[in-house]
Amino acid sequence: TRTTRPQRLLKAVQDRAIRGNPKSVISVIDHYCRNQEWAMNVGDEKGFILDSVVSELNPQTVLELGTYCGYSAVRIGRLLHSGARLLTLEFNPDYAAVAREVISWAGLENTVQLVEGASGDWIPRLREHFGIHTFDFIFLDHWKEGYLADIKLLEECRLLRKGTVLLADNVVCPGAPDYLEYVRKSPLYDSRYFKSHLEYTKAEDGLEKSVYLG
Ligand SMILES: O=C(NCCO)c1cc(-c2ccc(F)cc2)cc(O)c1O
Ligand SMILES: [Mg+2]
Repeated sequence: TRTTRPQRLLKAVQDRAIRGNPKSVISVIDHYCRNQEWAMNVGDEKGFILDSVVSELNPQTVLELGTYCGYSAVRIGRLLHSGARLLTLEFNPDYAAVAREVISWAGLENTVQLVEGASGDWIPRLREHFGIHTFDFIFLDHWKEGYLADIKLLEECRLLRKGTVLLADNVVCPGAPDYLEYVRKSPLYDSRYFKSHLEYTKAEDGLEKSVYLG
């Protein structure tokens, strides 16, 4: 039977990227998705904004919701200093299987931990299961309809602290209107929109950066 889009992306990484070199994994994926087959990675343009937020924050504990093929896990993981850790949650087992290989090819298996399952099931268990108190940085890139419920759950589970930064992908395309309204109206957050484009296209999209004020 036919291969899947994530499997074809993984093959491009294994054929063209240098093992243990996150920068080459990122550039191979971006070139492949721009020139051969589009895929829903955050991409190079929004990725540059993601890089600047992560670099400025220098977080020790990071949560990613929505791994897909592992592109943003590699982008974030490569910037983390020794001892820092990224926990990335992925619901789709086919995506998770590919992402594990991409993360390993980049040599980031000791920095990035992929956990398979639904964010709504895992978030209440993160403290007891992984010994996490609070997150410094959270990247939201999973189902757009789930963004709002998940940050409310993160609040309830007290996994945010004063200064925790949340960065949400796709707030324009496909869009997360209820999430945007909430973070922009709530006194608990200081929110700002970074206008950009949908990965590998000219369509508008952007990232919403929201600082939790506690
Ligand atoms: O659903 C998404 N992610 C969760 C599943 O992994 C997602 C979708 C799109 C997209 C798709 C189809 C289109 F026409 C436009 C945008 C883009 C993204 O960056 C995304 O993260
Ligand atoms: Mg996205």
